Amino acid sequence: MFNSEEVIQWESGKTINSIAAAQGIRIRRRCRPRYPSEGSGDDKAVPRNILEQIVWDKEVEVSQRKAKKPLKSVVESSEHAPPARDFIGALTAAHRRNGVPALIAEVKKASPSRGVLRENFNPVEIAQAYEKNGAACLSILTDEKHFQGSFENLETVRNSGVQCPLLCKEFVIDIWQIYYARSKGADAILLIAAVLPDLDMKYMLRICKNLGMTALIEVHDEKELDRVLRIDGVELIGINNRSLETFVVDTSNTRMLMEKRGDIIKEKGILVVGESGLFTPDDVAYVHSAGVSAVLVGESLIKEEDPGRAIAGLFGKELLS
Ligand SMILES: O=C(O)c1ccccc1NCC(=O)[C@H](O)[C@H](O)COP(=O)(O)O
Repeated sequence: MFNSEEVIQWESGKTINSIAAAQGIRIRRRCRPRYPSEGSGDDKAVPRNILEQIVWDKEVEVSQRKAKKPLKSVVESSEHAPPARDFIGALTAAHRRNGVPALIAEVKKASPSRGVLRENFNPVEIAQAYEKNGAACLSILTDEKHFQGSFENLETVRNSGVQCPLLCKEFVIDIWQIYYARSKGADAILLIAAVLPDLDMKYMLRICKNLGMTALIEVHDEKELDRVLRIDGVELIGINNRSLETFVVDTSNTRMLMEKRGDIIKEKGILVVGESGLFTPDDVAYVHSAGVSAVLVGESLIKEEDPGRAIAGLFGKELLS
């Protein structure tokens, strides 16, 4: 187990190889996205796609946040948070109960591909409506610059009486964000394979487990899925139908990857979430037949006048909660 002192040592650059060796992993100095200009000395490089832009902006944001609230303090705050809720347990129970994929309903005001999705945006009202209408878990966007989300939204929803486990939908590049999410009440956090090198992913996965949190590990293509399937301890994988580089959404992506790797996923007992671009009961049935146990849905619910009632429309029936 890592304790807070060990995490601080890691962050401050003092190696903790003995601890890492005992856990069978190698530790890098810190998590860092790959910059196209890295090593070239070119400080005028432009991001190649939106994902890279988000990650570059995140570097700046996280370093500013850390200057205000250092890691040590965030780790301490996370230790005072109430225990994390069982995200995977909630998905599994809802899937069994309803016979359709469990719903992770997304509280998202805007996105880079779609702009503002909902002007009249009250995160607590939306979260309560989702829960009342059968969502098993909720996904709360916390990125401010590109999604108009916030950690305040996460915290307010957590403190509003909503019982569903909460996913912090963030672009994680640094362990600081995981502790911060936990301190604000997150039960699960998104780790994106396209953003994180394997060693960082492994280290972050351990941190999530130590905190009692679930890591939803997101992949988009076969290469990413194969990388993730080689990592020990992965329990929940999200297959995103949206390319975060081109914005192209194709629900057959879930089916294609499940056809290729469904056997090994099943053998390892990993739960799969189909993410993005689900607008009709046929879309939900299509990814369900591909083998997913849960779906992550944002746009098709949040754009409706009554996002809670829209759930029954999406599933073709009311969900029991
Ligand atoms: O949605 C975007 O434009 C986007 C751009 C860059 C990175 C991530 C992005 N979205 C995250 C998601 O994939 C979705 O919020 C989530 O899967 C729900 O999708 P949807 O039901 O299509 O809103």
